[in-house]
Amino acid sequence: MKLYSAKQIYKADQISIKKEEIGSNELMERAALQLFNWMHLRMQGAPVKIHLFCGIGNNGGDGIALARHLVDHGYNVEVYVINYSEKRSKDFLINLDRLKDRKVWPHFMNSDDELPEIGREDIIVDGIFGIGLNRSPDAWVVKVIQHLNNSQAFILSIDIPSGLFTDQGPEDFEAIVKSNFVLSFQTPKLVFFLPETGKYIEQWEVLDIGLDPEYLRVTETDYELIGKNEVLTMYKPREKYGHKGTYGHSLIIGGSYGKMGSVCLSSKAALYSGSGLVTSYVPKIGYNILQSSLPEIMVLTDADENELTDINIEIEPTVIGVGVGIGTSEATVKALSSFLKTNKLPLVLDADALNILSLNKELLKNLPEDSILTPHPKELERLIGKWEDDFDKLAKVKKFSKKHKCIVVIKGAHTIIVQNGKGYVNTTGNPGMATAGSGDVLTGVITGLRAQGYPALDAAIFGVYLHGRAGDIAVESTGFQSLTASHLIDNIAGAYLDLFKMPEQPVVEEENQPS
Ligand SMILES: NC(=O)C1=CN([C@@H]2O[C@H](COP(=O)(O)OP(=O)(O)OC[C@H]3O[C@@H](n4cnc5c(N)ncnc54)[C@H](OP(=O)(O)O)[C@@H]3O)[C@@H](O)[C@H]2O)[C@@H](O)CC1
Ligand SMILES: Nc1ncnc2c1ncn2[C@@H]1O[C@H](COP(=O)(O)OP(=O)(O)O)[C@@H](O)[C@H]1O
Ligand SMILES: [K+]
Repeated sequence: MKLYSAKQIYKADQISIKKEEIGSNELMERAALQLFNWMHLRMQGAPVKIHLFCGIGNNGGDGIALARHLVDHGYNVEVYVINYSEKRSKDFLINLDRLKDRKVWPHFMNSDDELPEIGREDIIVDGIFGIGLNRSPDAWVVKVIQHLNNSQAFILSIDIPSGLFTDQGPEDFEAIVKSNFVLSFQTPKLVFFLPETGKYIEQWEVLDIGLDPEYLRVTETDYELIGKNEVLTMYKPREKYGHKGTYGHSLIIGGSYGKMGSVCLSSKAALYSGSGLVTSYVPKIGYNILQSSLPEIMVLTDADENELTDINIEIEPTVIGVGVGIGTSEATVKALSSFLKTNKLPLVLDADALNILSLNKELLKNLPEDSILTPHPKELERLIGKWEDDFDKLAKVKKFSKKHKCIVVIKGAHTIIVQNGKGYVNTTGNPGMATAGSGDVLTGVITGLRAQGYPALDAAIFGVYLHGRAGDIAVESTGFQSLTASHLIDNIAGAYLDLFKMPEQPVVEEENQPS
């Protein structure tokens, strides 16, 4: 699913109005009706108090139009207009008049007005600012927002939590509505998925207001949301006459004394993701560990007992996953450096391989094109330096990816895969995965996919999706706290099978069934 920018949404809005020969207030009416239907379906006329806080732009206009529908259906509403500017939008004014026609008089709130009482059982509709926010709100508006956040009432935001910019990081974190549910028009916004701003959104849903499908289809976006539909098109079915050679040979290079578990996890994950063959290259200390814990894989050893000192491979794997558990000793840095200088095979780099690259940036030029780097936030900071906010981070990663012709997997709650100027935002995974070794599993999954012939970008996107989905399936039986990296491997199978599960069908009444 494409994630459109505010500019693109405004453009879609203009094109739709022109093509359909409708007034802009008609689009607002569609939006308000969708909002109303969503609420009505869930509330079924319940007499709960609904406080609608509306700005003076079109986001506020949506709120005012929604208030009219709620009033028409007998709901218990109180409307507040947050008068933060004299420049009321045309469609806001049209809808304000329509509301007044029903003898509903909003409270017009200015800077020194008292804040209304809100019960914890009440519902708040947040329509103060939408995608038109372009500067930090005034101090008194921030106070209103804080008042909503402190009320403990359920907050439903229209389009975007008020106070969040659509395409840049926040300036004032106090000025953002903490939304329980966001009903976002046509497209979710990128900020819903970034660590600094995502925490302001508990849940979201998209409402289709019928913006021009042609424009939406042809418009390229900087970010895409990755769900099942997107990865299904990447999936490579197994061939009837395929043999283990068809599905590639993964080599996992890693480990040091006390850190052999990481290589076990990566190697096993490569195998479970479908790699035809898997070999691990480890210090001698790892030989018995790997041979006895993973009978399906082959093991090659370094000359040294405890750490990697000379990466000397006498096999020709399809792809190499390197870095888990290797440490950063002088001997290992030397070994990795000389390996990178001669290696031409596709690479997945993780953990200390990334830390070594950060300390020896000249090595980056030796990475084969389309190498996949999988840093967690600390490793990423070592690679690209500190960032000001999530948008600055994304800009820096894009620049890095372009410069070094590589793919960067920014791991996190919503992992983002970046290649050149484009980012792919993952939707699977859960906080149970914040556990030792889960990154090692991801390295193995991506390496295993690459071995099977998935192009680098697909391997990264699909791998991150499968890894997260495995976590989501696992957590159903383990709970968040007891989920371990091994559970992720156990559920890779489930993640594959889930790709082709049909959504549950509605129950058909007996009399309608064919005899
Ligand atoms: N596009 C679509 O498809 C549809 C969109 N719809 C809805 O429209 C919403 C966007 O509406 P919008 O453009 O009127 O902007 P909105 O967010 O209401 O802000 C109002 C104005 O406030 C101003 N302003 C900005 N920051 C400020 C600040 N800190 N303090 C004070 N003032 C500030 C700024 O004006 P300025 O003063 O800069 O001229 C801005 O224009 C969108 O989120 C959705 O809900 C639907 O109706 C249907 C179809
Ligand atoms: N809150 C979360 N929600 C979803 N996924 C998460 C969350 N926390 C961590 N993860 C995932 O778990 C993995 C952790 O990787 P990493 O930090 O490298 O772990 P390790 O070094 O222990 O192997 C990443 O793939 C990350 O996206
Ligand atoms: K809003």
